Amino acid sequence: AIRYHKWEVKYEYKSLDCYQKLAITINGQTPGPTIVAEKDDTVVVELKNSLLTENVAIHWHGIHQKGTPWFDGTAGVTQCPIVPGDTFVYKFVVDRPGTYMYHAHYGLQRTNGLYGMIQVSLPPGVSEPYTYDHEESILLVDWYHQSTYEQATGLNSLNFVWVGEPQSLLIQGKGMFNCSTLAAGLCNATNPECSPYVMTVVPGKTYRLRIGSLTSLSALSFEIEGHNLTVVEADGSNVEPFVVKNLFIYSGETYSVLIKADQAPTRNYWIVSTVVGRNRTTPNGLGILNYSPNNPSTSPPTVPPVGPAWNDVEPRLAQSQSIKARKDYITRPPKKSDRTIILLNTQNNISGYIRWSVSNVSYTLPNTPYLIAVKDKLHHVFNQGHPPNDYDSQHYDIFSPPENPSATTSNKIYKLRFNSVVDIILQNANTLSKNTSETHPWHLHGHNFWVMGYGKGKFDIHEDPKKYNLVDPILKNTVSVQPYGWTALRFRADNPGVWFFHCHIDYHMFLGMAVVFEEGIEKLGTLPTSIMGCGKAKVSDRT
Ligand SMILES: O=C1O[C@H]([C@@H](O)CO)C(O)=C1O
Repeated sequence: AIRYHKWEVKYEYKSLDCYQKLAITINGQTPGPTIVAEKDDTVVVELKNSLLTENVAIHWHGIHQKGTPWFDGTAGVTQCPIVPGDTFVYKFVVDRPGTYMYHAHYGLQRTNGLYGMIQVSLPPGVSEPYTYDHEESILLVDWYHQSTYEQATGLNSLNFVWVGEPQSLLIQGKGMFNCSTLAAGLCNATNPECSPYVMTVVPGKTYRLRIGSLTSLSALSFEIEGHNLTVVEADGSNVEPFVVKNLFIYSGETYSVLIKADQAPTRNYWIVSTVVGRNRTTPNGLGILNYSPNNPSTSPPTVPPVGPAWNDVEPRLAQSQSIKARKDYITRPPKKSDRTIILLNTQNNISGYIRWSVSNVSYTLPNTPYLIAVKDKLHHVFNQGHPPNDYDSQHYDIFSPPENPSATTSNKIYKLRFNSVVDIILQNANTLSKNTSETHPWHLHGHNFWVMGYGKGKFDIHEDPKKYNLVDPILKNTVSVQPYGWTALRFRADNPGVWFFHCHIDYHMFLGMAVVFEEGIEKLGTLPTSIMGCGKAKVSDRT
């Protein structure tokens, strides 16, 4: 079937956490409408850019775009951005069931609220390997009061100004900033827009909660007071079920958890999101699990759970390692790879600017999208050299701030042999500040990868691969790399196109923490002209 959506994207004043600021809405909403489809449906989104003075592009996060790489929605990589007043039509097939998301992929635009969820269900007659009575999607984000223009300017200045921690955490677009800390005016605690998120349940029933995170910065813990969460899906893959009290979720990840309304039905319970991985100054996001027929707006009688310690990496690593493919749904990875690329994650000072970089190269996007430049052999629009396959891993001290006299910015891309098996080692290291290493969620466009293993310290190319999980690794599109640790991934370069691979923290991506892969471009037919119109990709220049 065709799932047709007509969207108008515009700025509107919203008070999502009681503080009024301009947010980007789709048909008046943020989060935007949930796209509901069945496996193999075609989703068509006719998007009108009514942002007046800002371009837009939308990425369909987790959708592989087999045969339609031009609709991946990544400005500068797969398309020219959609200019104000223009309408662009995205059209793609959702070929795998699961929980996915969509969001802006232009500058720091995602941070303004341009996002939503995608639910792909199985066709009638086919069922999931677990049962539930109802399902619900919720999107978790962090929320800043400063505009993205101020943020981008601060990050991109010689006098680097960091954005700091978010002011609020939103659960499905709802939060509560403590207005008493601000002068009266823009913040209004009685604004009905900032009432907490409520999920109503019927005692005894089981719910599938599809949870996605599109935070700009924060890693989160999610919990429902007094209730177990049984994890059954991660990034669209069935997970061998395991039970947690709190679910750690990184920006770019999705999970399905089952919850049973099996607690005392006479009261409501707190739904809580908490910042982890960074020294927490943001108040927890709070929602209400409402046991019908109690009043949905009655606060639970208890003090909300405070969440886990922000700096305890162990339970987070343990959860990542618990995520295995579900029995009977295992796709085994190839036993060996054809190529290994080691990507060092650091900050660098490049000509006085603070940047994030990958193997000492900080990414910059050319103004002609790669897909067009590669397909149409516009060799002059980006550097045709090869980015590094490794960093100086023999000598590099991952536990000290980088010296990196040779750090540079570049727009070179990795050319992968079509259908080859590629291993990626994400090696985390120290930032520019002593004794600091951050958590980075890496997201790959156009593919799932097998998560082969996690480790602490420096990856050992001789020993560590022997410990890879070749038996039941999960297939995901986003994975975390813990401070001073490494994560190993494997994927097959079998999807013709040009694909972004980047830290899903918006500010880190903006500061260069990304690479681009190209594979099998010669297999693609003619590119649609709707993706052209910028840089050297102007149709008129080429006929
Ligand atoms: O990108 C970042 O910059 C700051 C800090 O490293 C420099 O102020 C921070 O915490 C980040 O995650």
